[in-house]
Amino acid sequence: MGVEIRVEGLTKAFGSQTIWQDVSLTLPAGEISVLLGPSGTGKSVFLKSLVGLLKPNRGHIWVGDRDLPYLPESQLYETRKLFGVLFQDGALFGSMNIFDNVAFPLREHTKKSESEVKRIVMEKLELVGLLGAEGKLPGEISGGMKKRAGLARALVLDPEILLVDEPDSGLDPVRTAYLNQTMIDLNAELNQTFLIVTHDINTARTVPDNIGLLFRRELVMFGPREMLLSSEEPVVRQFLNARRVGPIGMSEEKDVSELEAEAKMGMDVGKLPPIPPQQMPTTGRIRPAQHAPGAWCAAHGVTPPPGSFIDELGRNWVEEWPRYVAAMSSPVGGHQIGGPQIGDQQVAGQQQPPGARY
Ligand SMILES: Nc1ncnc2c1ncn2[C@@H]1O[C@H](COP(=O)(O)OP(=O)(O)OP(=O)(O)O)[C@@H](O)[C@H]1O
Repeated sequence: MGVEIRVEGLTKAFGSQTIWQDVSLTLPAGEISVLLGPSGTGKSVFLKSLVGLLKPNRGHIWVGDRDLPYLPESQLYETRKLFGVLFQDGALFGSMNIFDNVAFPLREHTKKSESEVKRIVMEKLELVGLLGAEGKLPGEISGGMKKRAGLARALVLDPEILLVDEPDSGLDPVRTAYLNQTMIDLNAELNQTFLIVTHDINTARTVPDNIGLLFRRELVMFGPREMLLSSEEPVVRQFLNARRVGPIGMSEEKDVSELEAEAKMGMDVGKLPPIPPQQMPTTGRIRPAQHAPGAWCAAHGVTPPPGSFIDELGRNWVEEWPRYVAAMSSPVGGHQIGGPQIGDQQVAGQQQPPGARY
């Protein structure tokens, strides 16, 4: 079971360069959160601060009752064991094969026997779909496989929190989709708290429970996926619509005259596209921390954009959800191929869950 992380008033500067200030957010236990932001806004610096590799200038990072920036070295070392981190480049040792790369943290930080190490490494390689590749060197496998090997290594000490920095960097859209599915399946099985930094808007729109956006040295917004995907805030809309028009310019912020010129020409950040159904685990099971589709909008009286929560088969997942949940929790629900029905359609086994598109 993952743990909650509560960030309060966090500020980080390098010399006179403030990277971000007064950042507050809560990563709910077991939920998947995504952090977005234009290049150079300090997303990687934020991840490194969370895991204690960089010290913030001000503020708090509560992991349970421990305030990470102020822990003595010995306790910091212990608390870091709660985290698994996948860095942008996978950070694999080029001279070690995949098995030894994944085994590295176990051999370094535990006193487990080699047979125990082998059992754990093979279990993690199986989780990320890399069984059979253990004898290969990083230079002999594809970029997607390197990411998955990095993921297996991040998981090997059974962390409660998984931080993933740009899993999609250098990957084609199909491999990105597979890696996203792997992370969703991992979260469904292990229920860790996830924070994923990404530039991929499709990932941000379909994978997480929560989205945050850093811009102009601040956290513009952080909250449930539906909150950001229905937000009227221009920066959020521009970013999540991947538009050129809006407050975000090529080198960060547009000036007033540029914005006035856009307004005069009638250019705006565009209509909100429909909120897509959230991508589900391949089993079709509901993740332990997953929220019902449309729940946030309903609770806050927000009308989602037209066409929201409808999948490519035309099913509206706000309407289907109660039956889906009932079917999945019935004794045969998640186990039997071709078992429970939604309306005239099967929901388990061969039936595609909402958001399953790959
Ligand atoms: N150790 C460091 N010392 C000084 N400046 C740093 C250090 N690490 C990062 N920075 C600066 O902090 C800023 C934010 O960098 P960071 O890598 O966190 O951005 P990012 O949002 O992850 O960017 P991208 O999306 O392009 O990966 C940059 O200006 C970078 O040069």
